[in-house]
Amino acid sequence: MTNVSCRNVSKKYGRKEALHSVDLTLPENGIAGIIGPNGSGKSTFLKLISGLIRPDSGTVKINGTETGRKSGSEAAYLSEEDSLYDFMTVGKTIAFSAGVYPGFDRELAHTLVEEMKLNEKDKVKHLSRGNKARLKLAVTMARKTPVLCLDEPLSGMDPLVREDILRLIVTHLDVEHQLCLITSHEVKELEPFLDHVLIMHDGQVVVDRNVEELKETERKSLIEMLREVTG
Ligand SMILES: Nc1ncnc2c1ncn2[C@@H]1O[C@H](COP(=O)(O)OP(=O)(O)OP(=O)(O)O)[C@@H](O)[C@H]1O
Repeated sequence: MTNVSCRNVSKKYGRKEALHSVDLTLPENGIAGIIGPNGSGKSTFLKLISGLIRPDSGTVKINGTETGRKSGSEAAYLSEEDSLYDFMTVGKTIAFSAGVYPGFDRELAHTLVEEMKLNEKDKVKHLSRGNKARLKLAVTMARKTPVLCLDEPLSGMDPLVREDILRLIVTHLDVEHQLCLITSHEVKELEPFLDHVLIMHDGQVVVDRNVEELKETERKSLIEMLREVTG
């Protein structure tokens, strides 16, 4: 079980306030979707949890320790941007990642790329966009951190790749012990996979609910909820 808490967290970029006094405790495990309009603060929220950026005020803690440069073994961040080296092969990418991340599970990484039908001898620069996204996911999941922060893993992918990526996450996530946070605008596709949902609007978390409970009490789809609270 993982305890992630945010206490009055605010973050500005220049004069722009990207997060405003976010105060919550995240679920201990399972898959949580973070949805919201463009610019609502989703990426900023994930970067703060992964310790890639620091809040201007407030605290983010994972299992009681403030996140920061040293929290890499607690939370992994999958960036929407290209984070692979083009000149490496798939196999070299795994070996390189094993050298960079303590606790990296090489065996899991090899299993994942095999399941993804990637050839370990292929150079990253020759992979299709979908296969690059798969490789990024394999490397992130093989870190086996208690918290996985996946920032737009479905963005720009065709429907079959999106479905495959969601399937891989569900199959290989240790749902009893890991918490996976996913941001996406593909709300309809994401909804069936979610245990929990956070809806963000203007730098605040305006909905923080268990998805089952939400379905029973509100009888609305997440898209409808999103429209209602951000419209
Ligand atoms: N490095 C930065 N410098 C300046 N402003 C930034 C920076 N990163 C984010 N912002 C601004 O902070 C706000 C929140 O951005 P963030 O990327 O967290 O939102 P988001 O919900 O992830 O958006 P999207 O859905 O478009 O990816 C936006 O207004 C954005 O323009």
